[in-house]
Amino acid sequence: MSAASDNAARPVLLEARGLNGWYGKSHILQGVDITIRDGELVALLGRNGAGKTTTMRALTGLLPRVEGRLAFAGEDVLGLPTHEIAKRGLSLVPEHRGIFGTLTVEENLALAARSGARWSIQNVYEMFPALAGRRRTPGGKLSGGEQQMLSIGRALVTGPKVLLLDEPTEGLAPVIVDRLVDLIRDLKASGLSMLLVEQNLDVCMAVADRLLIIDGGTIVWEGSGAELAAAEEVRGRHLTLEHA
Ligand SMILES: Nc1ncnc2c1ncn2[C@@H]1O[C@H](COP(=O)(O)OP(=O)(O)OP(=O)(O)O)[C@@H](O)[C@H]1O
Repeated sequence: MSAASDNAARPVLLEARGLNGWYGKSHILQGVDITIRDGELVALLGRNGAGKTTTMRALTGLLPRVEGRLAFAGEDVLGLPTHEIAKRGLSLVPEHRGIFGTLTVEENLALAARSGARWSIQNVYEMFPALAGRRRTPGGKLSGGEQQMLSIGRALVTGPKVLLLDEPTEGLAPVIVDRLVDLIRDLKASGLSMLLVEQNLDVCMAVADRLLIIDGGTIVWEGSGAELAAAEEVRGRHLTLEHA
């Protein structure tokens, strides 16, 4: 049995059907369909401006106007405020990291932590020893890599069932990207489901069970890493980066 058909038997955690999303009068998301099953890592790819971040925002209650169907763990969550969605286990690691620059590492984690979550602050320090050594350092004084670790740590201590990662490798040195890929693999091995927005195709190929391509606010392609590697025409049409 292939990995894809193994996954098809798993329960669906997140299901978006025909999601439409607007910023003011701009109709950005034009019928997005996304399914994430328990334990799956799905990568969302697309050019700059294709609608990746807007999709993440729509899934987590951060977009002012969204229509369509959005279910999490079988419950309709469309229109719920972000904290209610997070409470149910859908947690976003935002593109620009969303940490409080004047608060210490420990304070950043403590503000996000929820009792009963699968990951405690101590677990986060074990996962990221560099953060443990800097627990009294303000978030704004951390390196880019450390800020990314803190941002992921903040999401983990909320106790997610599905973690949404928006361009986690952006701006990081290659050696830090490698560490992040190892971490994402470890989180996946622990059973966590993830939706990963990532411009780095190698990273997506290395970790994802399934890849989706968004273009013009619509999912235009879905397949495995091997299928995308073979689909030169699809990559040329939908993934050429404007400022690569
Ligand atoms: N706050 C906003 N108000 C109005 N339009 C916006 C806003 N944020 C994004 N957009 C527009 O929505 C479209 C999709 O943007 P989005 O940020 O989702 O793209 P993306 O795929 O994440 O690309 P990138 O890699 O550049 O972040 C773009 O045309 C963008 O200009």
